[in-house]
Amino acid sequence: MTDPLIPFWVVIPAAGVGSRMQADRPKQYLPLAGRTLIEHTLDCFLGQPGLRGLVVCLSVDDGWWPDLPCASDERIQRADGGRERADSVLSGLDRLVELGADDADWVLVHDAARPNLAESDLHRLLAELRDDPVGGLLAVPVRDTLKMVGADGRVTGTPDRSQFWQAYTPQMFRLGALRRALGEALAAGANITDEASAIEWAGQAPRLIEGRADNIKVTRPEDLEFLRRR
Ligand SMILES: Nc1ccn([C@@H]2O[C@H](COP(=O)(O)OP(=O)(O)OP(=O)(O)O)[C@@H](O)[C@H]2O)c(=O)n1
Ligand SMILES: C[C@](O)(CO)[C@H](O)COP(=O)(O)O
Repeated sequence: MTDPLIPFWVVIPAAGVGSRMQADRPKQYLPLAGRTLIEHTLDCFLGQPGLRGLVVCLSVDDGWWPDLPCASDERIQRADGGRERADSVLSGLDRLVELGADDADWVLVHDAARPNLAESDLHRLLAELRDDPVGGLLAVPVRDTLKMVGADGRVTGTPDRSQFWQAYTPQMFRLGALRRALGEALAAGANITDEASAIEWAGQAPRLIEGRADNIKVTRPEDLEFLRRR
């Protein structure tokens, strides 16, 4: 059990359309064990004693959120999502400032599409990074052989997989540093696909905290089938 007094804020990017899922609704609203994916994801954080506040970033066109019971949960604040995930996250960080969060506060950013975060992973991330000068993220060492691919769909190389980890979420950084790095990286047109890449763009080296490989991001239909079979 980690020290429950590590205070932190949470931003949940949930403004995507889930195009790779090819479903009849944004994937965060697909059912899993009787509730939506986003409800499972929010539950990973709402009961945590260190939680100072949580912002969910929703599409301005989102017609699904109001029908959920958690839409009336006073612990959950909203922010408008943006064109890309990074834009949604930046909007969520701006909302945290409006809610009174300070630059030195820890912020955890976690994909709405990752409903299977284990509490043990969350507690390990908080405990390992609480005094870190940069912050970091949950990640998993690559376990399969990797192949580089050419335009013709054929192998062009086999890199040394011992140098690769898969980035997961939550990703944990100080609010001020992340907000500045993200804003500057996006303004410079950098390709930012996670919070750590913005921090790296700013010249810092986030720490990798090994987590469970089943903290999967529901991206394609088989990902949800995997979770439903558990
Ligand atoms: N403009 C966007 C795009 C994505 N996300 C969120 O970021 C998380 C990870 O993104 P991804 O898995 O790519 O979700 P989608 O963009 O919805 O999926 P796709 O790329 O298949 O459309 C998801 O919880 C998604 O809702 C977001 O908040 N704002
Ligand atoms: C943030 C992330 O989940 C880390 O692996 C990933 O980069 C999100 O990528 P997506 O294409 O927006 O799903």
